[in-house]
Amino acid sequence: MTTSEQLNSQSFPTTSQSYLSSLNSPIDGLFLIDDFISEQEEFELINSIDLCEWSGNGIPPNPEMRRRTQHYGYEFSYRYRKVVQNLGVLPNFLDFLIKRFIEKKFIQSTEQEYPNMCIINEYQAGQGIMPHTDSPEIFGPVILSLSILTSCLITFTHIQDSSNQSIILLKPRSLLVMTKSSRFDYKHSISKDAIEYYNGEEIKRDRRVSLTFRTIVNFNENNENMEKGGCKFNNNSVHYK
Ligand SMILES: O=C(O)CCC(=O)C(=O)O
Ligand SMILES: [Fe+2]
Repeated sequence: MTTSEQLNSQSFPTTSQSYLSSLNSPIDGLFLIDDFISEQEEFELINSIDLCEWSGNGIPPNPEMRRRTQHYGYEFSYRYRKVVQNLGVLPNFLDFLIKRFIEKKFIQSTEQEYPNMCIINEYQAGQGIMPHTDSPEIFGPVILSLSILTSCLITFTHIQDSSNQSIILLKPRSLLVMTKSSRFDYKHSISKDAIEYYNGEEIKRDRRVSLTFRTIVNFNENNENMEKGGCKFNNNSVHYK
């Protein structure tokens, strides 16, 4: 029996402990898969994304955001720090990614792990994200984030011990999977630095887009509504109210 057959034949409480446990990780529950998608898939993905409307930079529903975002499935308000609206099913152009997450056994097709939300973030040079932990009250135990276009560094800092830090290079087309300790016990952040250094190599920051998939586990439909951005993409499975 090969290693992967052995892993597949065992039963695990969460998928991330099976296939992914064979990958190296500096933090318990954190996995990085390079070349998760091909260059052609990356090209098609960014074209689909850029056909849709971006919010942020003065544009609702999160006008106060300095960087641009697109929200699918559910809309998250950064100001209120909660999910404010159910936007319906995810658009078709994201389907192949979720299919691959399941095929590769990075997630299970369960209510806790099946992604029902995707936030697309755009970072221009000089833009980053402050240290944070994705809310455990709102989002499920597995968070998957696909990077496209350019590289950046992401820093994981332990909530109780800031000297416990790991810096990880996110290359374009790589997938970061955050589970267990990495998802709950650490903050993650991306700096605004225009130039970063990794193992002596210079990383010149440029437009980067990330697609973060999460599972909303706690959403009250009676929350106050907010104006939302839509998608111009001609896609039958996008249901905007
Ligand atoms: O852009 C990324 O890779 C990380 C995004 C993120 O941490 C978030 O949206 O919570
Ligand atoms: Fe995050």
